[in-house]
Amino acid sequence: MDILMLGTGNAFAKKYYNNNALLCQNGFTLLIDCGITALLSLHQIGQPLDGIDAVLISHIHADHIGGLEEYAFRMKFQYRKRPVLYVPDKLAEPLWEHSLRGGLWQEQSQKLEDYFEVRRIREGIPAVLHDGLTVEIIRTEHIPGKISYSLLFNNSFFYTADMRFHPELVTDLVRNRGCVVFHDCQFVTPGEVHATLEELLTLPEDVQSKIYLMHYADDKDRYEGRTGRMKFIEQHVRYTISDGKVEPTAPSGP
Ligand SMILES: O=c1ccn([C@@H]2O[C@H](COP(=O)(O)O)[C@@H](O)[C@H]2O)c(=O)[nH]1
Ligand SMILES: [Zn+2]
Ligand SMILES: [Zn+2]
Repeated sequence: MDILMLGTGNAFAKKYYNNNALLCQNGFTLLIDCGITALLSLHQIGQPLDGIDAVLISHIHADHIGGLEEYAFRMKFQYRKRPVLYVPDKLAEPLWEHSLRGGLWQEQSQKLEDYFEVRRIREGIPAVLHDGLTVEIIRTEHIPGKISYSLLFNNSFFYTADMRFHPELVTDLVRNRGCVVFHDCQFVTPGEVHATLEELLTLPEDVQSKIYLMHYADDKDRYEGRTGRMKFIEQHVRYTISDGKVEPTAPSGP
C-alpha cells in the first residue's frame, strides 16, 4: 500500500496545505478527505481528477471536505462522470444539507447522489473498497458532539484523521494488531480537539516508533528532533506501508 499526502498541515496551515492523502493499492487510488487545498495539490503533482477511483471523507470540516464542491462540479461538467464517494452513513445527510447543498444545488441537481455514486459505510463493518483494500471506520473523539471518524485500512494502517488523544486505542492497534499509525498532531498545549505532541510523547517508545505525525502547524521545523521516536510525514512524498514499516517509495523503472 502506498500513500502520498497532498497536504500535511492543520486546518489553518498555509505552508503544508490541508491534511488530505492519496492511498494507492493494487492500481486503485483513493482520495482520503478533500479539503480546500486538495485540488491545488492534485494539480501541482499532475494527478488528473479522473485518475482517482473514489473519495472517502472522515468528518465535516473544511480542511477535509472544502474541495468537494470543485471536485463535484469538475467531475460532472468537465469529465461527465459521477465519481464514487464513500461516506460514513451518519455523515451523508449533514454533508449535503449543512455543507455542499449551498453551492451544488441547482434545479436539475438537488441531492448528493446527483453528483456522486454514494456508498455509505458503517462503523464495525469493514468496507471492501477494492481487491486487497478494506477500510473500517472507527468513531473517535474530536470536537465535542461532532461526528468524526478515524480510518483503519487492511487492519494494519490506522489513519487518525482528526482525533483527540486516545492512548488505549493507539496502543492496542500498535501492539495487538501490528498497525502503523498516521496521527494528527498539535504542537500547542492544551489540545482540546487534537492530540498534542506533549500527549503523544507520553506513549511508550515501542508505540511511538510506529507513529508518523501529520496535520501539523506551519512552524513544524521548530519541532524537528523533539518528537521522541515519532517521525514527521512529509507533503508530496510517496511512502510504501508494508510489514509494519513506512518507507519512502523506491523509484521504479530503469
Ligand atoms: O472547539 C473548537 C473547534 C475548532 N477549533 C479550531 O478549529 C480547527 C478546526 O479544524 P480541524 O480540521 O479540526 O483542525 C481546530 O484545529 C482548532 O484550531 C478549536 O480550537 N476548538
Ligand atoms: Zn483537520
Ligand atoms: Zn476536524
